[in-house]
Amino acid sequence: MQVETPTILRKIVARKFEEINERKLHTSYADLEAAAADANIHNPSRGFAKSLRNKIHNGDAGVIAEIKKASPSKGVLRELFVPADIAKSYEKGGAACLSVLTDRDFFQGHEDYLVEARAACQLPVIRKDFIVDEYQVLEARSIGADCILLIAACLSGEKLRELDLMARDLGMDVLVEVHNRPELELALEYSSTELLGINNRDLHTFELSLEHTFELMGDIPSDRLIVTESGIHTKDDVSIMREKDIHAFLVGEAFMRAQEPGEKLAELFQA
Ligand SMILES: O=C(O)c1ccccc1NCC(=O)[C@H](O)[C@H](O)COP(=O)(O)O
Repeated sequence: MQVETPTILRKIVARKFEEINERKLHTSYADLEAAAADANIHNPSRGFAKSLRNKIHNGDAGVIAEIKKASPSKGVLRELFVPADIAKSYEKGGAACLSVLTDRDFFQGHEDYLVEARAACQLPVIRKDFIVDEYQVLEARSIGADCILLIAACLSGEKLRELDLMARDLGMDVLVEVHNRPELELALEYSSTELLGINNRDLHTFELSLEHTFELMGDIPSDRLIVTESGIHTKDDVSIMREKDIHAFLVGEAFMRAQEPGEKLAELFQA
């Protein structure tokens, strides 16, 4: 019998299933459904994809600026961590959207960070987590998320379809993330979401190369908006992408290590 090596991604996903079971003991599915419905009345979605498209339409890059305190590959990225201040700084620096890590065990994130960041600005926000169950989709809308991330490497085709449709029924956008060709094929077959992320980081090994975007982009239909994710650190990285017609970016570490994250965003993305 072949035993699968527990890579970081497998560990995170295994922990997610435990976490969901723990959470269900505190908040029922029915209560979350009510909270998500309430959020749709009092806190409707801000239009995540639309905000990216608007920036790009105006000739700017569409930047999804990430709020993450720590990561499994790099440890703590930022000691002074006030999500509301970071959100304001990103908005001032020209971000199209925010990405907030809500995973607690591996990224030192929290749902409250999403709530605080969103309340501090007008930008739409993606809940950045490892979503494997309908419960987490409801949770996302109930805390105000405008978009969710679905990582193809964590999901079967059927599950991807179910979660994608559910999120969009709830009024959220969906960013489906792939890293290689089999994942891209699965994403294109099971989701018609507009936003397709190519993660330059292998979530099993941490290997990082911008080449992943260039290798996969040619196989993505032109009605999808490609978001290049991870490993963008310099103006040259941005230029190389934009020269190849990639205009949407998800950036975390480079901003989190800067004293003023929004100023770093402006420095990297202003022509
Ligand atoms: O960042 C990690 O170490 C990591 C490890 C395992 C799973 C996911 C991980 N990160 C999620 C992301 O993909 C990034 O937070 C995001 O794309 C931004 O990347 P970066 O600009 O390199 O911080």
